[in-house]
Amino acid sequence: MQEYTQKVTLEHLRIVLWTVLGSSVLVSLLTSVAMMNTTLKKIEVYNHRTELAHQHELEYQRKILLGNNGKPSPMAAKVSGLTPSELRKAESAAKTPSKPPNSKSEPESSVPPKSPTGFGSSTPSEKKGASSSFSSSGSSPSSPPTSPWSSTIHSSPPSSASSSSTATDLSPYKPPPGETKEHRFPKVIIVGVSKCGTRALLDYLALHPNVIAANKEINFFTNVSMYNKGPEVYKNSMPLSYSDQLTVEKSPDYFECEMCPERIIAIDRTIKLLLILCNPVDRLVSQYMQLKEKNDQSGTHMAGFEEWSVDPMTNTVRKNVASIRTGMYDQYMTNWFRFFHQDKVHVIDGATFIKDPVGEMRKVETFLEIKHYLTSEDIYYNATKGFHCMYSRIAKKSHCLGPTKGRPHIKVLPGVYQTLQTYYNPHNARLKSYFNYQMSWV
Ligand SMILES: Nc1ncnc2c1ncn2[C@@H]1O[C@H](COP(=O)(O)OS(=O)(=O)O)[C@@H](OP(=O)(O)O)[C@H]1O
Repeated sequence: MQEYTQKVTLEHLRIVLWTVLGSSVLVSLLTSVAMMNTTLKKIEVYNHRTELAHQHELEYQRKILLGNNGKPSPMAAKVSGLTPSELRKAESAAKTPSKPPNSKSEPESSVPPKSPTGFGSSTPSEKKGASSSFSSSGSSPSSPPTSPWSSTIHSSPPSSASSSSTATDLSPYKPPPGETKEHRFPKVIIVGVSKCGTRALLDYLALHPNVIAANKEINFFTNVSMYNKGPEVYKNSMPLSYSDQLTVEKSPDYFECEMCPERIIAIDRTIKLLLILCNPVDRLVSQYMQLKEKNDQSGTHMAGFEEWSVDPMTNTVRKNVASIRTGMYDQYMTNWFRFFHQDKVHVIDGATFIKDPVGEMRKVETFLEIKHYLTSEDIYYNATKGFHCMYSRIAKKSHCLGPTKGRPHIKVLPGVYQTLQTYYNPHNARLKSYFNYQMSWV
């Protein structure tokens, strides 16, 4: 009997042991499967990201080597260090059907029309006196009572509208029914270049009923303390808008900021960029005029432009002057195109923009997929100002940029101008050979 009891106890023990062992094996099996699943998912995400980065890099390399027309340039051969046969290979790869540079890879729905917006005012980089100013060209009951527009420059807009295209749509904006305005992230950012017409571009855009423009330069992505507070701060710095409105901000300081492209794309990968480029020597003169004015106001002496920009002893460009580096556009653009496909970036020729703003704004409207609205009624030449001014058809007011925009420039000694021009020449040449942008001033 005792032997029997011992046998049963042993048998029970064995069963218990096997059960414990079995369940722990089962538990560890299940845990392993779960861990494997997580790892597989991680690998999948990683592969997807790597693939995207790889595609992006390939596309970038293709552009660097071949330009958008798919033809290898002499510059491409130099910078790439590739043999002729390697370049030919890259060329034939580029000929295989791929997206044309300005094709819309991700069509976005066209933004319906909306209400008028405020116009730009003074900004950190524009400093005092740079604010836009409006003058009433006719009293209208529809003029907003809280208009920020003051009358410093009187200029009369053309009496009749002359639409540059029959496709121009002047229909009034109706907000989506039942909606209230909210702060929204921008869909468009003017990222530079400072002193090339960024304010005029923003103010012209603000005339469009489909656009809401942030008056101030927000500089969210370059302001560390603001950036560290998170994206909600950025959103809340934007003007109120309806869901079908296109919010635009301009902060030309972004152009030279290495982290900005990555930071911007992390907020919204569908965001579009506007970049206005002008002759870097003229840009430098414009920047100098601004600095000189500031120094004069504070009683600080500033060297003449020639001495400030070129060392008279060696006749070499002062490369360490930050404003001189700004004009090396190709270097900064290389960084932007590491993160942004060229479809998402519209580059404007600053010189053409001054001469024919209506024509350039039409291209901007097409790029932003908003209706063709702006005509020479909205943007017209003002002989007193020597630049184009604006007329808001909705507010029935005209507006020129303030006195710090369109300042008279000093006459630069031809030799110094030439030294600077020669310095920038290779950088200017790369705008075409690397990125396929033909500027009128190159
Ligand atoms: N319509 C109109 N009115 C006045 N000025 C105009 C206009 N369109 C383009 N421009 C050119 O814009 C230059 C100023 O550039 P930005 O607005 O980018 O300057 S800033 O970076 O915001 O300070 C400004 O430079 P300056 O002439 O040196 O003042 C102009 O060349």
